[in-house]
Amino acid sequence: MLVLTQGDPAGIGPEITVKAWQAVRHSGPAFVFLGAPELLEGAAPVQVVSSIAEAEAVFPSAIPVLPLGLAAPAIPGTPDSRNAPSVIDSIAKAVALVLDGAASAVVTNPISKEVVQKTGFAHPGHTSYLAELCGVPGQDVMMLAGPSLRVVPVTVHVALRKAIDQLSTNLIMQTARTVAKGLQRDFALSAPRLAVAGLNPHAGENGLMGSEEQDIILPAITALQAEGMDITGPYPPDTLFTPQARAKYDVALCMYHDQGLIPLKTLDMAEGVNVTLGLPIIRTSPDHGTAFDIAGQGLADPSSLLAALRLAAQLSENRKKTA
Ligand SMILES: NC(=O)c1ccc[n+]([C@@H]2O[C@H](COP(=O)([O-])OP(=O)(O)OC[C@H]3O[C@@H](n4cnc5c(N)ncnc54)[C@H](O)[C@@H]3O)[C@@H](O)[C@H]2O)c1
Ligand SMILES: N[C@H](C(=O)O)[C@H](O)COP(=O)(O)O
Repeated sequence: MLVLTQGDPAGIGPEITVKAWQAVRHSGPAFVFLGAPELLEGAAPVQVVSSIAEAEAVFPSAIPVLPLGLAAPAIPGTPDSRNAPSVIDSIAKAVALVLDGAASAVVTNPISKEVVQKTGFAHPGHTSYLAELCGVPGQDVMMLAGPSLRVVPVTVHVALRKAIDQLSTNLIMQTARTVAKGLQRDFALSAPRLAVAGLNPHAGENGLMGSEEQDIILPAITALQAEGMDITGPYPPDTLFTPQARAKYDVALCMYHDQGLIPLKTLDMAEGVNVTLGLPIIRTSPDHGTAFDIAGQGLADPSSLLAALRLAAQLSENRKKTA
């Protein structure tokens, strides 16, 4: 049984939860929604439950809900930081259920970073918070996985100027090791092929346009190759995502958030899934956010949440086999 977090109650999470349940209520994967039941009531049959076991029996006929309360009424498209505690509580309780073995994986509905950070939430988003909850702070890696491409940004939710300053040989090495282990353990890739993007145009053209490739990136690749990892690069970023290039690797390590997420969401927005590597639990999420601009209008596409649910179930099975 998967546990699906509430996400921001003013976002499209409730809508895509209902649409996803309608799509998989008979086929699975089954999930329990950990959030305010009123977010779903009226759009689908809802059954408040008190345990995962109870949720299993209910799923084909109603959305099982482990209930949380909201501090303020949820108004689609109008986020309210008074509800941030319920957003955060849902994540924490979902992780606890998986750590306790009661649920098999966490799938998170989108949250608004801005809304939760207004309440002093110390993390840029789910990913580092999940690592803290799991007792592995700093070990988390964000991967976006779609049918055409997998990307991992080495620097993530920071301003681009800061991202370039954050780049280091050690950070690239730590990230690559976590990625290789995660692909072996959870994606059943015994010898994952990692391709590393350069930072500068033409990957710096031998120092003509920047020296990060020579000073930071290549030393990481060389050291990891010496450890036996199948890792190559740094490649000119503008040709790293062509069909021909993508056929030669299993994941692209990118130097900053949008260097990887633009091609991923361009190619696979509907099927893309955010997977957190480096955790003792499985966690996936849709690749998109709260979509406040369309919340409550019946326009939200549940495809990425469906892909996240299905991938979480698959990864959970894979992890059991490799455990
Ligand atoms: N996994 C997550 O929790 C997550 C991911 C990305 C962004 N966010 C957060 O979401 C908030 C909004 O971020 P944003 O506007 O940059 O990105 P967004 O993904 O919420 O929206 C970008 C555009 O894509 C559209 N869109 C997104 N998902 C859609 C769907 N399922 N169906 C139809 N259209 C969809 C939106 O309507 C919008 O026009 C921010 O606070 C951000 O931090 C959260
Ligand atoms: N995958 C999203 C993106 O970067 O576009 C999201 O922000 C991820 O953040 P968290 O899963 O850490 O909330």
